[in-house]
Amino acid sequence: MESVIVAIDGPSGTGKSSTSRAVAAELGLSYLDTGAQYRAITWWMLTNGIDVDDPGAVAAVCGKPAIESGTDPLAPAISVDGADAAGPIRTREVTSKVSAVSAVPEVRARITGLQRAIAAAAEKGIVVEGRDIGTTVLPAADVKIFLTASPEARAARRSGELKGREAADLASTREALIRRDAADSGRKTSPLAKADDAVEVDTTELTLQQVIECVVALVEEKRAGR
Ligand SMILES: Nc1ncnc2c1ncn2[C@@H]1O[C@H](COP(=O)(O)OP(=O)(O)O)[C@@H](O)[C@H]1O
Ligand SMILES: Nc1ccn([C@@H]2O[C@H](COP(=O)(O)OP(=O)(O)O)[C@@H](O)[C@H]2O)c(=O)n1
Repeated sequence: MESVIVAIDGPSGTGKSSTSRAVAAELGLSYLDTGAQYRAITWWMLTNGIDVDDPGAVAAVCGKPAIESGTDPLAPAISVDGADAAGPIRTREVTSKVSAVSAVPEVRARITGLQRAIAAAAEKGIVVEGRDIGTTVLPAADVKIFLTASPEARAARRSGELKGREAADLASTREALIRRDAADSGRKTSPLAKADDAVEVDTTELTLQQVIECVVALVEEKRAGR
């Protein structure tokens, strides 16, 4: 079977990661979490004392860290300079700083290059999730999905995850999420946006299983049609 490239974009908490992993696993495709790459470079900046609010300082060193992403949907992995970064990239500190780092054009150019190389190497195809995959990273993707959900649903999903790890109430999670969406949508270089040819799926009232089925059906439809 020919290889297929699936781009899944959307704001935080819409279900990109859960959907992408399940779809890739079901269809035997590779999987790439591009948000994890931006989180990883942000974590490296923070641990190396770089002022992440200074775009010039970030741009000057963004070629330094070696960022490696695993592509097995059943065992997502990310490392920085050979060290496992899966845990540290999910802290609230990284989450609050990642939009500033990901807005720097030199950072985007570097990470976009890594993403295209990973997608090109995926023999059977790949599901790539992020913010600008359908618009910028892989504009020729076979299937493009843009996931949305109400801010309330997204905040409830996110704060449900954080409980027990880092106490976060619903209101502060919602605020942080809306602030990050605004920064990601408002930046100059490849902002969070729906590609003109992407299928928009509002997941507010859907179960995760329904979203997975919807995306699998779109991929199978595309495969059958060519
Ligand atoms: N349709 C859905 N209904 C309810 N919960 C969902 C749905 N999709 C995802 N979730 C849950 O919401 C949380 C965030 O999902 P995730 O896939 O990480 O979103 P994203 O990658 O877009 O930030 C996870 O705990 C996930 O299990
Ligand atoms: N393709 C992408 C993916 C993520 N990002 C940035 O990385 C951040 C973290 O992405 P993520 O997918 O891990 O975020 P969540 O949706 O999991 O909260 C986003 O807020 C963006 O600033 C981006 O700029 N472009």
